[in-house]
Amino acid sequence: MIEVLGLSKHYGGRKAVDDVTFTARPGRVTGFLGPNGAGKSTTLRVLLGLDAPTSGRALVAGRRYRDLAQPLRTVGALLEGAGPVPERRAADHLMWLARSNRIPRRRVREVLDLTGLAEAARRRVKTYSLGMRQRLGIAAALLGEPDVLILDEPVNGLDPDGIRWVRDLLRDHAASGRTVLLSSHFMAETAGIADDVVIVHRGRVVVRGSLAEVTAGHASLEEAFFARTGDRTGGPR
Ligand SMILES: Nc1ncnc2c1ncn2[C@@H]1O[C@H](COP(=O)(O)OP(=O)(O)OP(=O)(O)O)[C@@H](O)[C@H]1O
Repeated sequence: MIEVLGLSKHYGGRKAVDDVTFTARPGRVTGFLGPNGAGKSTTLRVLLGLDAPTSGRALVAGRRYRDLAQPLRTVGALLEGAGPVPERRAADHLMWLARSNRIPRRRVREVLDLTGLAEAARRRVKTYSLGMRQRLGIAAALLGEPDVLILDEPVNGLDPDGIRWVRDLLRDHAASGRTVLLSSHFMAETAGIADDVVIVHRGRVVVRGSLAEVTAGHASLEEAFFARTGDRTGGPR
């Protein structure tokens, strides 16, 4: 379960996140959507303890991230730009993460198999394609067998097979009663994965609910977004 309650984050005079409230429930994939600059990454950074809120709360499994005893076992995350040191070998990176979170070594082999990286595990990360880096990020997120997954643009750089693989992975994770929060600015792609959606625009939630509720009366999720914001540019403010 993820609970974001009246969350605000201001940078100087700029309200990057402005009184955002939503819940991502177990057994569901929740799409966290909005155009560039809407405040998605800022919200995820606060959820993951990388930034302090100006006000409000962001809880994972009922606690602030920094109060979790073994964070990787509770929440696995993929954040843009938060990859390993390029000189590192993928297997060493995962082994280091496992050791520092008391995760058994065998789990490293499992996530490498799960993400299709077993054969490339001894290669340095700097030789990886964008898609392979995404897979490695997802491997790291899965390492602690967490109840909660938080993924920022997980299909970025993946080919159609890779996109389908991520979709199945996230659906399976939710089907086993766990929580998935999937952040993206790709409305159409996310509509194919999510059960629930939360759409943010200029730091505020413009709509949230089940995919069916939000899209009711609109041709697509994108149209539902445009209808509520009047913003057809999709660009940052
Ligand atoms: N460290 C920071 N200092 C100042 N402003 C920031 C900082 N981080 C984010 N912002 C601003 O906050 C707003 C929200 O940014 P954020 O990165 O959260 O949006 P986003 O929805 O994740 O966008 P994208 O899809 O492009 O990643 C933007 O206007 C951004 O410029």
